Amino acid sequence: MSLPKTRTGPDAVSTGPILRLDAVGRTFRMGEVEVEVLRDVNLEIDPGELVVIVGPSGSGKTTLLNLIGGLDQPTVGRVWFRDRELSRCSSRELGAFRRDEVGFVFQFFNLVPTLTARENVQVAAELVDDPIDVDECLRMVELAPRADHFPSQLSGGEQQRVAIARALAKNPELLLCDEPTGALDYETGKAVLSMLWDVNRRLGKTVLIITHNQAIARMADRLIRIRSGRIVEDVPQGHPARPEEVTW
Ligand SMILES: Nc1ncnc2c1ncn2[C@@H]1O[C@H](COP(=O)(O)OP(=O)(O)OP(=O)(O)O)[C@@H](O)[C@H]1O
Repeated sequence: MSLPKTRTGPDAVSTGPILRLDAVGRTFRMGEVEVEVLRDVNLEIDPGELVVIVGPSGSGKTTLLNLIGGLDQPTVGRVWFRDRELSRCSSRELGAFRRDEVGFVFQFFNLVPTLTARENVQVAAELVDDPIDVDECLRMVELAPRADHFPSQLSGGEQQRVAIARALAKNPELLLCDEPTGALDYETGKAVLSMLWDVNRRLGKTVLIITHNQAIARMADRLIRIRSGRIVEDVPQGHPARPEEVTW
């Protein structure tokens, strides 16, 4: 993987956590019923960390990621991205935050089917002032030879690699990944993990992965375990495994 210039990484000017959640809760109202999905979540994530959040289905992982990514607002508590309080942002400000600071990688890729791989990445690059070169991004995920293919002409793993390239093209500080290997077979899933690892270790991006696959947590700098909407474990891992050592 060749290295484009990046505004994050060891040389980045940054102090303190990139993300902070203080006593965050999220409740959904469904008719007369209130469902408390997240409760008293306290969390700090440092720049350049690779964090894996694991928890069973329905434990609140996606809800948490949505709060961190500015897709949703907490019912109580405060969410900070550096010195910006997301929980006080207007929807317009949240939109700008998502556009400029966050790259999203979803389980089912979410590519535009009528655009080629390169065009899917280009659309994201055009959103920001200082994108990473589109072809550079496709080279990073080893898809340059398939740049002119449409999503339907690519395998699931290749589509996910386009999605990673698309997330990277905006040169975001933060990459949020929701079950990035969930729709992939074992070997393809491992290749995608390896790319996320590279994005973190070589480009210095902060990477947050949510998954129900406990094995993926072995490659994390920090493992956070969530159960029934609460963080029940938050432990640094001294010697994270390399993605090729992760098996499940
Ligand atoms: N908009 C909503 N309205 C009502 N309930 C919701 C809403 N969003 C999520 N929930 C509920 O919150 C709980 C947690 O959902 P969430 O998607 O965060 O869990 P998850 O850990 O990501 O699960 P999975 O691994 O299955 O994706 C679930 O019971 C879900 O039904």
